[in-house]
Amino acid sequence: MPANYPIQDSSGRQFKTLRVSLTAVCNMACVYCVTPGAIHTPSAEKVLTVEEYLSIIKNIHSQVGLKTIRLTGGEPLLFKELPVLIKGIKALGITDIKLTTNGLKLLSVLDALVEAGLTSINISLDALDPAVFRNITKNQDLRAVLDGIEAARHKGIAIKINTVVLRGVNDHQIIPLLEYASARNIPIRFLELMKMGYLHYNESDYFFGMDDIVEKISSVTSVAKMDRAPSNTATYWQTSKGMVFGVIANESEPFCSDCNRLRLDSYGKIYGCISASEGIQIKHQSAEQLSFSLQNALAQKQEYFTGSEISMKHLGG
Ligand SMILES: Nc1nc2c(ncn2[C@@H]2O[C@H](COP(=O)(O)OP(=O)(O)OP(=O)(O)O)[C@@H](O)[C@H]2O)c(=O)[nH]1
Ligand SMILES: C[S@@+](CC[C@H](N)C(=O)[O-])C[C@H]1O[C@@H](n2cnc3c(N)ncnc32)[C@H](O)[C@@H]1O
Ligand code: SF4
Ligand code: SF4
Repeated sequence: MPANYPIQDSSGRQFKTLRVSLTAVCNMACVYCVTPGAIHTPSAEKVLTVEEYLSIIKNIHSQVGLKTIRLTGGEPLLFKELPVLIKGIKALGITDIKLTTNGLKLLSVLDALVEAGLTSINISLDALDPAVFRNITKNQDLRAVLDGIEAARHKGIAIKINTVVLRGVNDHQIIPLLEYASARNIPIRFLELMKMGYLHYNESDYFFGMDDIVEKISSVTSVAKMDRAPSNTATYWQTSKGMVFGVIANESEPFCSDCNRLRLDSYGKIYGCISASEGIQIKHQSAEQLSFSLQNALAQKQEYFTGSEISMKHLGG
């Protein structure tokens, strides 16, 4: 480990990826992310401006030597000055700039994002059947997301698909989604449902685990598991039909041992772990104070995923 970045824990974990939530607001209301019937109530805290994001990212970068920034939310494409922010991050010397989006608005902003320096996009897609998609997202437009995926593919930017699997809701979409992704050479990852937000204390009948996912795919093709790459969320499988898929198995096979992720929310709080119960406000901190906060954030890391009452939408899932 480089001596000039001393912020590391006893397991050797450092912060190398910063996940930035650009807003807690979203234009979808996915059943696993938004409390049923909830109306978004804006926080009294002031949301960060582009300048504030850039200043915070610069300060964190100088202390930990970031390799990657992932822009997320809520829905990051609702952040109007996204191209300006991406250009600003690039100017700080961080060139691996990624986005996680629901894809609804992707078609209209894609060119500007790529021109600004975005390097890859993860797009959430839980179903190819429009009725199932509407059921999960609360009536959103599947066609718009598929058009966004096609546009990104033709633009040549690296893309991946994320699918949260819910038993009895969209598990029958696993094979069609795998075939859709494979036909287009897009890596797809299936996500286990996580105990976040309103799901934190609930034993869910909807949980569909890694073994269930692999078993379902094994019924149509034989599969071979690959080693998980260091600090990756997903473990990948190769199928005999030449398809590749990943599983993000927070419950069945946690990947905390080499976790290098730090989160920043849209109010200026950092979280060293997705399972942390509260963030650490760093907006106006000096370098010395920030160093202390980063050490405290690192101490939030877990041995395995435990979840939190904070929703993914707020934390930048
Ligand atoms: N426990 C845990 N899960 C995470 C973390 N980061 C991401 N995930 C899970 O991984 C899912 C997909 O995250 P993405 O935003 O696509 O990012 P990623 O998987 O790190 O993306 P790549 O860099 O492309 O591998 C999230 O929805 C979470 O389920 C993390 O720090 N801890
Ligand atoms: C919180 S969203 C933010 C970015 C963007 N709105 C999107 O949906 O891609 C990031 C990812 O978190 C996933 N997610 C949200 N809540 C989840 C939960 N309870 N369990 C597993 N994944 C979840 C979503 O499916 C999505 O892939
Ligand atoms: S998963 Fe993403 S798209 Fe769905 S409600 Fe949460 S933030 Fe919005
Ligand atoms: S639960 Fe915490 S320590 Fe584990 S991978 Fe997620 S952020 Fe890292």
